[in-house]
Amino acid sequence: MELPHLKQVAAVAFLAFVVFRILHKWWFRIKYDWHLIPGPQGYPLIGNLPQLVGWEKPQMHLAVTRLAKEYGKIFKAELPGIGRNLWVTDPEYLQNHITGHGNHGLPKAPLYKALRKLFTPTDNDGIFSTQEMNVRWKVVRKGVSKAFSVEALRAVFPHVLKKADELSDIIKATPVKEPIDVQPLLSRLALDIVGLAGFRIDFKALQDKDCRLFEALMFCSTDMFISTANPFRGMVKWLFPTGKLAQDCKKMYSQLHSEYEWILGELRGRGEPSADDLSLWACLMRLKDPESGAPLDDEAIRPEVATFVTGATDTTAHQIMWVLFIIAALQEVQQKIEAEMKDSGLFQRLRDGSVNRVTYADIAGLNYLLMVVKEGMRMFPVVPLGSVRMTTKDGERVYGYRVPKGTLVNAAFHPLYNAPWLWEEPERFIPERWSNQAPMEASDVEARPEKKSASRRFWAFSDGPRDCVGQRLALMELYTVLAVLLAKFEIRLADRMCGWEGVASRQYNAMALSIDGGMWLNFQPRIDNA
Ligand code: HEM
Repeated sequence: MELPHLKQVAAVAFLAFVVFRILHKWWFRIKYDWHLIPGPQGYPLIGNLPQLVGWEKPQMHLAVTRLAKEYGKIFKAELPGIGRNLWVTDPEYLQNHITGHGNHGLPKAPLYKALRKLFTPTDNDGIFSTQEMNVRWKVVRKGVSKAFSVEALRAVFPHVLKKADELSDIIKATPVKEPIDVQPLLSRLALDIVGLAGFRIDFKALQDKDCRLFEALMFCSTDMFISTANPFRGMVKWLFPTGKLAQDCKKMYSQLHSEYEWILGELRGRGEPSADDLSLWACLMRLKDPESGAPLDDEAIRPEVATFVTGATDTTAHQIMWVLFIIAALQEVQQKIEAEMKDSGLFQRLRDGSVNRVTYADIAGLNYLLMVVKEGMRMFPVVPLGSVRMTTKDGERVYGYRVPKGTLVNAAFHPLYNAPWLWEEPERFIPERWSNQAPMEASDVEARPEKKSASRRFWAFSDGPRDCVGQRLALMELYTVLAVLLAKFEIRLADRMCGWEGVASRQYNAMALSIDGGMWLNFQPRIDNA
């Protein structure tokens, strides 16, 4: 029998492919409204990668904000390896249908699962990576929430103050004229604070330059973020298992997991926590398996411990860094905070290092500082790409459009904070825009860091039942560290940062919004007796 000519076979296959593509497109158009959703034109194979991911440094949040301004409250984009994405910049819709309460919200996207490797060598989920709000997640969330109650946080405040003082001492020991890169320093501080406040363990990352937990955490978080955004990194590791990248990763992940194992051993070694202990470690140790009623075993607790250490470190550190940058760059803002602290008598007490004489209620009573922090978090949210959820039903409607199952729906905070339909002059730093929302009573900020309302505007900690469970601790750190530093130093942006514009142009996406080349500040110790 004569074999058909190769060219004929190729032509038929090509024709079949073209017909299949046309039929598929036609079927897709009938079944879904994808073609009706506004968004930039994609390219074959690479989708919308060029419009969303910069070539020099990843500034995807800025690109998403630009596109939201161009296309409005919903737009679509496709990313290779990640899939179909929608970005919605309508807070009320997001609250009611995407991140929302009760049964209105959507589950987290599968990309959260990738983070598990940061927490544990096994495939066990922790509170952050669990996609669905299952029974286990509910038990953990309810159990640990007690560790962030007003009462529990009062007990951890002295630890936060102590570490802020330790940071001041390190800064004081640096020659005055030398600028300091606060980016790594604040990460060390935040790691120490979660260690002491959450687990009563001093990791000593501020003092010990060779802190193994810090080293491994920084390496692995960076690797994890790049690997999630860039599938080629994983391929390189897989193809060249003896190469430097694969070997470094192997070493650092195992170092990280062994550090978590050590922490768990320390916690277990303490035996049963007392009934009135509200610290995070005590709350974790008390958790029970919802099915058996037995205490959670090591496999289940390890990712939870690791999640809190990871989740509390770079986020809080970088948020302090961005607000500190603003305060250093805008001297009039710094002077106003100083005046507010002098009026309240806090200025002098914080400078004395008189830990016992300052309460969190005193610091939380600094209304102007609170507004500066909120406005700083609006302009530089450290999780600028926000929360990513996923549709679970085929043909589910998002913002009125029918979309395929598995479509990712992004509640990105940077566009929410810069949408012209939500803010007047969003590009300007105006702390007073929060004056209506800023709580007036110190007890109020302690109890409710943010008042919730239907048109809630503060998105830095996300929204709904999966919002940040540690937000009260994070705010306590922000207010306290800033107040202590401002009481002790006059802070200026180092010349090498090239002003506000220079800094803004060097922001980039990492686990938390970072700055390329470091954040260099000058600290001048205050010597007056104000
Ligand atoms: C300024 C600092 C912080 C920021 C901006 C921040 C932001 C966030 C955001 C946006 C989420 C939701 C993520 C999503 O939906 O994808 C989240 C969740 C979470 N955060 Fe934070 N966070 C901060 C500090 C902390 C601290 C200090 C802790 C713990 C001590 C913490 C623990 C968690 C945990 C466990 C979750 C998962 C909650 C759940 O899914 O039920 N975070 N955080």
